[in-house]
Amino acid sequence: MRLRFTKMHGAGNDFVVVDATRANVGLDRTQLRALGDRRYGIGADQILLIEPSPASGVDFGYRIFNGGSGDEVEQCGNGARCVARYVLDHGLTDRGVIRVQTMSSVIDLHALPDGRVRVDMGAPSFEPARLPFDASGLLPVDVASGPGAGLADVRAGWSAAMAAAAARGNRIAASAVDFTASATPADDAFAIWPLNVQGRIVEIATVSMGNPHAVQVVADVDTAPVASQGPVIEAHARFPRHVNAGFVQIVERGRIRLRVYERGAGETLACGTGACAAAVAGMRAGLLDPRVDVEARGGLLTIEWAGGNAPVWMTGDATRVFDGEIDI
Ligand SMILES: N[C@@H](CCC[C@H](N)C(=O)O)C(=O)O
Repeated sequence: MRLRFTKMHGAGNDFVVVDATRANVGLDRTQLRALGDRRYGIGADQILLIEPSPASGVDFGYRIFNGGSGDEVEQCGNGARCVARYVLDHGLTDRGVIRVQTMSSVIDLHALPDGRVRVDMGAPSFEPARLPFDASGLLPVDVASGPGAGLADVRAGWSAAMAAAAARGNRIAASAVDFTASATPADDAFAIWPLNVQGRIVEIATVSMGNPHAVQVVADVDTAPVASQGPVIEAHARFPRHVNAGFVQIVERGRIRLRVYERGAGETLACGTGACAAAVAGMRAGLLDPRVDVEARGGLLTIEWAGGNAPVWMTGDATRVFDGEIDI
């Protein structure tokens, strides 16, 4: 089969985008992995399929496949911005707000005059079952007591960061985000969990942005154990559907640095849902303001969240690299 595609990226997170709005495009796992292969294929973190509207009130179907595993997944933030850019540039719509349906949710894509795209990513959930995360037999970390015993690096970890913030008088209750006014019981499930990673206890926040994230605080993303711990956390037995492993460095209340070892793709230059997950976990922990710039290795994303059931907004670039055809 000859397949036409467009290679795109958002903050360096790269995609093979396929227009399946006019013809049915059926790709099996082998073909998807071949497209994602950087040596024998085109090379991409994810393969994105744009399909006709699956429901009234929705403009397009948006399907996401991890380039490494070929698995279909629930959500991709950077990809969503590229889908908006693609359908606008190809004249498939002229709407200012484009509504797409992924495997997990319906999200709205807003094209900005400066070429960037702002996405309503929906509300996050901290509920372990939503990822899913098997928390059976685990007690959440008591963050009020500071770093738990067994933490090898007390500069890192949620409890250390929260204790340091409290010591600076930057108390959790004084967070600029009001988590009480609009929070529902589901939102209230925020907790820091001790995860045994090869005999070492790592503090993680579990966040669902439609897809699953385990976020840990590190002292410095440049020296964070992304390559060694990332694959272990990704496939940890407590995450039966695997997980995206985020490593966040809190620089200041409005700025974080982030690396993500993505499920089914390995470390990418940026992860949109990972940026949302890290930012909202930091906001919910009282460490971050409601608007945060996220520095990924491939570019900058801005994340905004008002707390509770409010949606998370993600803003960033969406860039076409080249068009091509491949026999697959
Ligand atoms: N790159 C993405 C996330 C893609 C899916 C992820 N690897 C998963 O398996 O959930 C983003 O920008 O959000």
